Amino acid sequence: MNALFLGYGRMGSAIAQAWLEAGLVSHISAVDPYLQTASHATLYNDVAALPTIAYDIIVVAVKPNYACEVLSALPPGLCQQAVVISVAAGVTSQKLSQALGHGCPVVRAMPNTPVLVGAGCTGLFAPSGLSERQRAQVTRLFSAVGTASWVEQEGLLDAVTALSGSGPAYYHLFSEALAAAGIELGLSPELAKTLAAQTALGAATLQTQADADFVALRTAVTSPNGTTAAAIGVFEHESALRRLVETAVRSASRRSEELSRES
Ligand SMILES: NC(=O)C1=CN([C@@H]2O[C@H](COP(=O)(O)OP(=O)(O)OC[C@H]3O[C@@H](n4cnc5c(N)ncnc54)[C@H](O)[C@@H]3O)[C@@H](O)[C@H]2O)C=CC1
Ligand SMILES: O=C(O)[C@@H]1CCC=N1
Repeated sequence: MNALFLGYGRMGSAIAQAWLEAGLVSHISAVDPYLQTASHATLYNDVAALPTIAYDIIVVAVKPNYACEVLSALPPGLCQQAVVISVAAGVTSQKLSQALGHGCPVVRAMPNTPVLVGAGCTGLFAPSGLSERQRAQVTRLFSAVGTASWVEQEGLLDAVTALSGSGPAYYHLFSEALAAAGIELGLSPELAKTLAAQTALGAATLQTQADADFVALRTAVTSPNGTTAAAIGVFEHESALRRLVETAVRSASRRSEELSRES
């Protein structure tokens, strides 16, 4: 299987590398006008320079405002047998199909940066037109960089974007705050960083591997009248943390909806 990436930045190159390493694709071509070199890919600076090959997978991994432009510049001969997968936040399947200008199947994918370390999660949506075989193929591709989950309504991708697409940044912010608090309490910056990051990794590993829900895992740390209870009391006062998280995630989801209208 050969794949063409339109845009070969953080997302595009991370996904491409994982697919090659997993043996899911045999060759990667990438179009990116702003790169001099591209690891794991044959790089073209202009779509016009691409050889006429019928690609199996075409990934749109440019910033959302360029997604339709790069698709409309694509010679139709290259897409005859392709599934087009767009990772661009908020660009609707209808706009992507219109930009393509012909009937090849389009999939929207919302991955996140942990795909860089094979621990990503990707929300997927396809309008009608994708065969069961193609759907299984897309599931396999994104399972190579973490988990792959389909949603049956395109609008739900706004929620996926707000939760897991942007989500790594929320955890990084929490780690920043946790490390800063540790430094205030006298820890060295190095130790505070190590403890914050390793605690995040350990908690996430328990969340994904232990046979217990989030509440049970939290309860297991929280001794009655102990240290954790003292901190949780602050987070939970008038549901402060939960309300803040809900407001923040709603705000991200609204921005994703706005991007869909703007693109
Ligand atoms: N960074 C993230 O956490 C996530 C990003 N996304 C989506 O992934 C897409 C790419 O984001 P990143 O990789 O983070 O950005 P990036 O800036 O690292 O990569 C974008 C690449 O597109 C290239 N480019 C610009 N104009 C081009 C053109 N006309 N033709 C071909 N290539 C062109 C740039 O040179 C750059 O290398 C965005 O649409 C974003 O919404 C989706 C999920 C998570
Ligand atoms: O912030 C953004 O718009 C992109 C989409 C999800 C993560 N990064």
